[in-house]
This record gives sequence, structure tokens and C-alpha cells, in this order.
Amino acid sequence: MSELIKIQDLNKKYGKKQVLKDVNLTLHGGQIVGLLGPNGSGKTTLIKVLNGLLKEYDGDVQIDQQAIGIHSKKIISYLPDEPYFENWMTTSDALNLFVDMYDDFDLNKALSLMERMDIEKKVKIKELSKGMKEKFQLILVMSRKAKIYILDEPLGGIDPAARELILDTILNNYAEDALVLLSTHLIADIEKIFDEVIFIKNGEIILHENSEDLRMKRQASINDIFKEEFKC
Ligand SMILES: Nc1ncnc2c1ncn2[C@@H]1O[C@H](COP(=O)(O)OP(=O)(O)OP(=O)(O)O)[C@@H](O)[C@H]1O
Repeated sequence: MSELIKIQDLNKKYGKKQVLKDVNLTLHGGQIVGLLGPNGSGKTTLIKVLNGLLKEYDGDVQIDQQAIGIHSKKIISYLPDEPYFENWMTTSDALNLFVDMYDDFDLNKALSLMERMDIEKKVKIKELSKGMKEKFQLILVMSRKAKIYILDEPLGGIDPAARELILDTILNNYAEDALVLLSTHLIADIEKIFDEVIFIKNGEIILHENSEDLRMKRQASINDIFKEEFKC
């Protein structure tokens, strides 16, 4: 499968604080990759670099074998950790925005997922609950036919009963050769869908492995291995 993300010697500081240290990482298509680390370990910072939202860093980042720019923006479908809708927007305004912005947006897919998750077509987004907003945002992101999906905490505000539906939405809505990079704290709920996992600690990648190999080697779940590594 093709090399979709290649990071070499990435270092990022906020003021004097080093938040990403010598990050080297190569990720291929056809994989769902879990980006796992405790609060403040650098997950969102790394994700923002990949999405071109943070431009000041040292090192080299290639997306689909090109520098971050117009091409990477086109092929990455990104779910940020905070909702980005304007207060006045209805769900149908947001759908129209995605139709206008992205050639690869599948409106029919979004409408059918909204129906499945009981989200109405003309409701004001600010009147949706936190979890409903997150579901709606995930629907928009997964209804693009992107090469790379980057999902920052997609299960954050979703109730346990709906998590399976969200996982199902992720699993069934990406092309076989696409890459899904997903950060989460809810490892136990989601680990079954990971092909690979990355552990990040104080801005350093301390582990990057195939999840099945890791489980076999350590005879434990990813959740337990994570707890052991981070002693929490
Ligand atoms: N805009 C900023 N200015 C200064 N420091 C920042 C800024 N954003 C993040 N940091 C710091 O960078 C470090 C990494 O933060 P980051 O948000 O990437 O962590 P995270 O792993 O995503 O955490 P969480 O799991 O809590 O979301 C933290 O120490 C944080 O305080």
C-alpha cells in the first residue's frame, strides 16, 4: 500500500517547551491507526502539523509524497477536537458548505447516515447536544471520499451505546486503500478496529506496531499495554 504520511525528524516547540521530539513516522494506506497518549503528550499538536494548521516546526513532513499544501488539504478529511460550526448554521447549511468545498463529498451518504443517527436536516447546529454535534461532524468528515482521514477524539462526547454505531460508521465509510489516523483516550472501546497503534509520550513516539502482533507478543489488550506503559 502507498506511503501516505512520512514524517522525518519532526520537532515542535511552543516557546521554550518542546512538545514534539524527533518524531519519525511512516504510515501507509489501507490501515486504521490509533494515536494513543496521555493528556498533553502531543497528539493534537502532531495532528495539527499534518493538517497544515501549525507551520512552524523543524523537520520534514510529506503527505502522499508531497509537502503540506493544496494537495494535502484536498486529500485529508479532518475531524478536529473542537466543533467548528458557526452559530447561525443549520445542518443543511453545513451540508451545502461541504458540497461547495469538497468535490469528493457524497451528499447522499451523509443524508443516509443522518437518518440512521436521527439527526434532522434543518435543525440549528447550536441546538444539538454535544454528542449529536460530534456525530454530525463525524458524518460530514466520513462522507468525503478522502485518501486520509484524521480524526481527533471522534468518540469524545458520544455515549457508550452509540459508540458501536460510530465505529461502524468509520469502518464502513473509508475506501480500502485509505488511511485512518485516529486519536482517542477510549482505547478499550475502539482498539478492535486498529491495525496499528502509536504510543506517544512527552512528544516522543515510544512505540509503533501492528496491533495484533503487539497483543500476541505481550499477551494483553492494547488497553492494558497502554496502562502498563503509562502506569495509569
Ligand atoms: N497553543 C499552545 N501554546 C502553548 N502550548 C501549547 C499549545 N497547544 C498545546 N500546548 C502544549 O503542548 C503540549 C501538547 O499538547 P497537545 O494538545 O498536543 O496534547 P494532547 O496529547 O492532544 O492532549 P489531550 O489528550 O489532553 O488532548 C501540552 O503540554 C500543551 O500544554
